[in-house]
This record gives sequence, structure tokens and C-alpha cells, in this order.
Amino acid sequence: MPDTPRLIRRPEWTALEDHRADSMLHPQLRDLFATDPGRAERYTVRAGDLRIDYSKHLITDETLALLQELATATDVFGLRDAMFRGEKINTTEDRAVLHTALRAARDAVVEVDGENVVPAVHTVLDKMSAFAEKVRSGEWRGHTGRRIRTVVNIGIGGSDLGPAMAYEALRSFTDRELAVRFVSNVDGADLHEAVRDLDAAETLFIIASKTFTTIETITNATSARDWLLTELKAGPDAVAAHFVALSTNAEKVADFGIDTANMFAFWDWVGGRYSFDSAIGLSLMIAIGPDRFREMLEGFRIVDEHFRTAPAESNAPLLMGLLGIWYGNFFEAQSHAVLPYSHYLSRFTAYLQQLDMESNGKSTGRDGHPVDWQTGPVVWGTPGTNGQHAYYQLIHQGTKLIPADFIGLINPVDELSPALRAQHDLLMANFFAQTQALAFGKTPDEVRAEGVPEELVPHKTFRGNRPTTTILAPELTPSVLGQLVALYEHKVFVQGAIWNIDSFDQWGVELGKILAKRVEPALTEGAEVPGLDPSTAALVATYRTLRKQ
Ligand SMILES: O=P(O)(O)OC[C@H]1O[C@H](O)[C@H](O)[C@@H](O)[C@@H]1O
Repeated sequence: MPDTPRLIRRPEWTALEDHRADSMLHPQLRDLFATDPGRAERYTVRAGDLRIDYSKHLITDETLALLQELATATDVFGLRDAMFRGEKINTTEDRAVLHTALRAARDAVVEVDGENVVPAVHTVLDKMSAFAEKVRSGEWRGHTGRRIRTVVNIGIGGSDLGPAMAYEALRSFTDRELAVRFVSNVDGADLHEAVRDLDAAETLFIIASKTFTTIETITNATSARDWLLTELKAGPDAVAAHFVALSTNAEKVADFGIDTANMFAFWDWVGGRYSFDSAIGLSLMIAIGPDRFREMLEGFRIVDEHFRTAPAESNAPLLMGLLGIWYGNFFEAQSHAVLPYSHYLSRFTAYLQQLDMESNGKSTGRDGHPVDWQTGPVVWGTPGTNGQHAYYQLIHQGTKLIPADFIGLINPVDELSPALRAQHDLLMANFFAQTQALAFGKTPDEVRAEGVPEELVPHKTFRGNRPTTTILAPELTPSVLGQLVALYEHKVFVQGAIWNIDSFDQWGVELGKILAKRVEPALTEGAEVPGLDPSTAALVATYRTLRKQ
């Protein structure tokens, strides 16, 4: 057993349990606001351009003080500093965790094993910038001499979700003459639909894979190469002008047949889900241009600095992490909704699912012992107002407590017409109304006062006390996007530190991959798979019987 007490036996933990049982058994936001007029102002924190209001939470000053004590006792800031210093805090993989170095200033020094990694980061950024400019300007030509009109990023997980999300988010900054598509699923339909209307002569494939061994990506990349060569009626020499690679594995890139001169590198201290500001962002950089990409990196850096230096009581990622712990561990909340009121952020929550759930979906502690406390929540959500007309019913009146983050932008993007810009106020009216309704509800007396028949009063009553965080930003610029992502990266970090889990490994994804490899020959060749359980064996047999040859 480690020397430090188990999390739930710490006095700071039991103090929170007692606080919940004594003072916060049935917290009422109406009362908390009525008795504390300064609450909204006091419970608002700034991080860069982000304004984060956490006053509509089931908390008091005492709750916050106790949560901060838990953070101190578990040495969250100690681990944070170790991360920024380049220590190998990813202990199960013996790796440093340095996505923050990806956005460090050119003259910064961050050492791993005694070597400053920042110059290499900027060398790759410069190489990406030069390449992106060539593609954007038309200087980069395909095999037949035509300029590139479509970029297809082939990758999965962290090699897809980040750039795909950011491409959507920053669409209004993209070059409309140059489209980017994303292919991830090993389902051949994904690649088929992505390329069916493309001219191979004007298509560039970016093969994004940290390991360059991921079966989905390598399979799709191989099929893409076959498609290209068939379409162009060309030999393997056509590959060089149409394929580039983003990877840490030069050997595998060369094995695939991509010239390593056309490879953009990153390093084992960049986790896949923390990688879209590395070379993995090349498709995004081509779409928005190197200057915008660097603005985004600056946004990341603003929140990195905030997380590194802001005092605990005004440290936004720390506060957001602690609030998640409060609900997950002391209210038994199982999930967390992230609800962006922006069409451009339509992929944001999907991106966060990997960031959060692959990082903190763990049940073994850093000490190797099973944890006996709840860890990462189920993260879900889609853009408002669509969700309002689908699942918000459950958030408002269901039996589950679902803390939610509402992300809103004060201004729409510039390019909307005046009429469409005007719709933004309606969108945001919904945004503000929802958190108000969730927090304060509607009492039976208020319902009665509207003349509602008595038998309908219970149905039309809203109990309120549904906790939300409101995140407001001036507009969705590249910098603001970087700030938002860094905010969540560090929030996830805080929670993993307190739960004492390694947020940077992902062993849980391995078993399924191994079993898939074992089952595949049974599907394609009818091979015997030794040791198949009866359920899977019967399913495989059905598949084989009904499979069209
Ligand atoms: O970038 P790659 O090496 O191809 O990995 C792609 C993804 O697959 C893995 O299974 C991991 O679960 C993810 O963390 C990773 O982002």
C-alpha cells in the first residue's frame, strides 16, 4: 500500500461527504442566490477571452473551500508543475506529457531527458507552414500537374477527432477553394463516400497516425492509394505527389511507401487525444492557413499560462475539474453534458468524448490498486438548440442529475448576412433561458398562478437545481478555440490527478483490437477461432452463412 491514504479515506474527502450530508442535502439555488447577492459576480472567472460563470452550481463558499482543500491534499498543482517540466508523469508508458510544449513560444525551454524539445516543435511547425502554403497557393502539384482542390485526412481517434472538430469550428476561416474531408471508419463506406465525387488528380491524402500501425488507418490508406493509382492509371511513382504522413514512426511511414521527406513528425510525449496542435493539425493548417493556426496555438498557450499561474480560487480548469468531482463523487452523477450553442462547434463534444473518457475512464489507480471511487463521467451532448427539442426534457424533469456546460458566443461569425446574424440573438436567448430554467425551475404555485388545472400542476412543475456552467466567449476565433480546448484538457488533468489515475494511457482499447485480429480470419476464410465463446461463435456462424460472396 502507498504511504499516502486512499482518496476516500482522506480527511478532506470525508469533510466533503459530511458537508454534503449536513449542509447540502437538498441545496436550493433560489435560496443560495437570494441569500447571497454577490454570488454571480464572485463565482465568475476569466481565462483569456473566456468568461466562466459557475454560480448556478449546488455550491457555497464552504463547498469550494473544501474542494480546494482536496486539490491541495492530492497535490494537483504539484503534478501540474511536473507535467509542464516534462517529467514522465505517464507512468504506465514511462512518458512525459507535453502537449503544452506544442504551443510553447519559440524561445521557451522544455526539457525531456535533458533535451530541449521546443526547437524541434518549431522546426516541424515551420515545415508544416511551408507545405501548407504550397498547397494553398497551388504551387504543390499533383502527379499530372494539377493543383490540389481537396485534402482527405485519413486517421482515427486522436488523429481524426481534433482536426475534424477544429475544421468545422473554424470553417468561416477556411479557404473555400480547398475542401478538407475526414475519413476514419474502417467501414469502406466512409472512404467510398469521401472520394466518390473527387478528381484523383486534384486530391491530396494526409495519412495521420501517431503509431502508423492502426489497422483502420493503414487499411484506409492502402485503399486510398489503390483508388488513386487506378483513377490516375499511374504507377507507384504517383504516390509522392498525393500522399503525406503525420506520424512518430518514420520506419513504418517509409514501409508504406511515403517518402519521409513528406512526413511531418511528432513525438511520444504527445498523446493522441492531445495532438491536434501537433503535426496532426496539418489538414487544419492547410484549411485555415499557418497564421490562423498559430493564432490557435497562442490561444492554447493563454490558457496553459492561466492554468500554470492563476491562484487556485480563480483557476478555471481547476474549478471546473473540482465541480465535476463534486457531482460525480458526492451526488452520484454519472454523466456530464457539454452543450455548445454554436453550429460551428457541432463536433466539439465528440472531440471531448475522447479527450475526457479515454483519459479518465480508468478503474486502476496510479499505485496499481483498483480505485473504489467514481472516475470519469460519460460525456455527451450536441449543439443547442437542437438538443432542446430532443433530450433536454430529461435534463429538466428526469430523475438523473446531469451537470452541463453551456458554451455560447457573444458574436456570430463575420461572414453571415445581416439577416442570419440577427438570428444569433434568438439562439442566445435560448442559451440564457435554458440555464435559468434548469437552475431555478418553476414552483407549483407559479404554475397554478398561470391558471393550470390542478391535475396538471405536478407535470408542469420544474424542480430546478440542475447545475450548469456558462462559458461565454466574444466570438469563435482560432484563439478562442485553442483556449476552449486547453481549458478542457486541463480540467481533465485536474480530475485525473485527484482520482489518482494515469490520464495519459489507454490500455482499455487494446483487448478489442487483439480480439478483432483473431476473429477476422473466421469471417473471411472460415478459419476456426479457438476458444470462441458460444455467443460469439453463433454470431460469427450466422454472419458467415448470410455473407454474400
Ligand atoms: O494515431 P494512431 O496511432 O493511429 O492512433 C489512433 C487512436 O487509436 C488508439 O487506439 C487510441 O485509442 C487513440 O488514443 C488513438 O488516438
